[in-house]
Amino acid sequence: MKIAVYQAQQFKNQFLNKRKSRSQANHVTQVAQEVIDAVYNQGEKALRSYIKQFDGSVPNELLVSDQERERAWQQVSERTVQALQNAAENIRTFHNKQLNQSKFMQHDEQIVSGQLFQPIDRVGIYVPGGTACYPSSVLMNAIPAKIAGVAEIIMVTPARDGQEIAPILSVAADIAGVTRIYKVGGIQAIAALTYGTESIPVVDKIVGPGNAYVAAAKALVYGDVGIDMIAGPSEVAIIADDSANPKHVAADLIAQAEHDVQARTVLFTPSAQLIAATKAELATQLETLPRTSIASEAILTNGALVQVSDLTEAFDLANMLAPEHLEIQLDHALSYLSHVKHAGSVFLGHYTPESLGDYYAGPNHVLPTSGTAKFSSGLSVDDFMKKTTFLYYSQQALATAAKDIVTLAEEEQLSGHARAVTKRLEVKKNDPSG
Ligand SMILES: NC(=O)c1ccc[n+]([C@@H]2O[C@H](COP(=O)([O-])OP(=O)(O)OC[C@H]3O[C@@H](n4cnc5c(N)ncnc54)[C@H](O)[C@@H]3O)[C@@H](O)[C@H]2O)c1
Ligand SMILES: N[C@H](CO)Cc1c[nH]c[nH+]1
Ligand SMILES: [Zn+2]
Repeated sequence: MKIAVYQAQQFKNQFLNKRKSRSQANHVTQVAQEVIDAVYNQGEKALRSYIKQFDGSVPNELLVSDQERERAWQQVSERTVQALQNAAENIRTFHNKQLNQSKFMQHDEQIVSGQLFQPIDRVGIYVPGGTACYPSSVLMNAIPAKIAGVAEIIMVTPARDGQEIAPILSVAADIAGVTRIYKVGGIQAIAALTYGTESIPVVDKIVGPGNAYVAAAKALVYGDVGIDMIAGPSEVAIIADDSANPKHVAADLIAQAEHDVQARTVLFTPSAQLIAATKAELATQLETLPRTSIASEAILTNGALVQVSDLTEAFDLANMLAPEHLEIQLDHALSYLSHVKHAGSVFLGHYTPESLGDYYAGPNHVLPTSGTAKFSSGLSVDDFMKKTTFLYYSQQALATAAKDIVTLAEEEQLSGHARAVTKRLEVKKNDPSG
């Protein structure tokens, strides 16, 4: 298999610094802008016309009916329902610990300040559904929203055959507490949630991963609606040495490569032997993979096996890449956690495949991609809350602070601000309006 093998410097020059072709990025953004403008201007008519254009056919009703949601439970096996419920329980337990309470700071009897933590009223969750079906993404998006106390969770996902969504998505939505589900995906779904159409309500914030079109659309509507982050095509980087099993390394690279032809998969290792063995394993395992064409294309175009001089260099390069997922397949893996500066989520040791996090263990799988882990974090309960600060001063406390405020207001030549303080202090102490 012709997967690219790099030395560290080559990796920096040819992979790390290789930006997506501007023309490709521009094209996606241009398509996204056209679709968004049309949905903004023409609403439902444009929405349906783009569903037809990009997904083949348009469902008669975009809203998943109560009957469809009930029927879905008969169509999913007990085993699968149990697995969803177990995963949901783990995800709930992990995210419950993220819940922040409002903070009240009583400085003394004269001054109170603090922060009110309140849920967002209505959020839209995007559940990808172009080439695969992601009930796990339903749980990962909706459970933290529910824990935050969001009143309405509106889910969008493309219909499989132009009419129905997979029953497992509906069951996962019920388990996670989704209010309504609409059968629409892609750019048009993001536009509809932002500006509303006859059938789809406006939301306050849109969260969730998607392909490059979905990611571009989210970036474009940001400001008119809140967004979580740009979670695009999946990525994994693995740091390993001779203690790692090449079968496991190859399996984990393939696991993310099978998501999307644009998925990025990178191995950093000081071991030439591990590189050779992983290369051979990739070829063998890809032969029998049902999604081999997607995974092979991803590995050939966006994959890299990088020979580093030592583990320090491996961590340096991984931090520069800031991958969505970082696996540390080393002995005593926990002791390397402090070497990680930039990554969406870290998987430590020889028995912690990323699939554990993708489906089940508790941490969220909606994570920053394309290097954005340098400044952003995975989806959490906080993404569904907003913080309002508040302040109370008594008359006496204001009088104590007045001199400083007036000085600063005068420095800014904003005498109106100064007067807003001094006018209050002219009021007699026993005046009830004071
Ligand atoms: N980061 C995460 O947490 C996470 C989780 C799951 C999946 N993913 C990623 O989500 C993505 C899912 O992608 P997907 O395609 O399967 O599903 P998707 O739902 O993101 O995209 C499908 C939609 O894209 C639109 N589309 C497709 N081709 C188009 C074109 N040429 N022009 C305009 N619109 C077009 C269609 O409307 C279609 O409904 C993958 O990249 C996967 O790696 C990420
Ligand atoms: N690896 C994906 C995030 O990049 C999440 C996922 C969902 N299902 C399987 N995997
Ligand atoms: Zn995955």
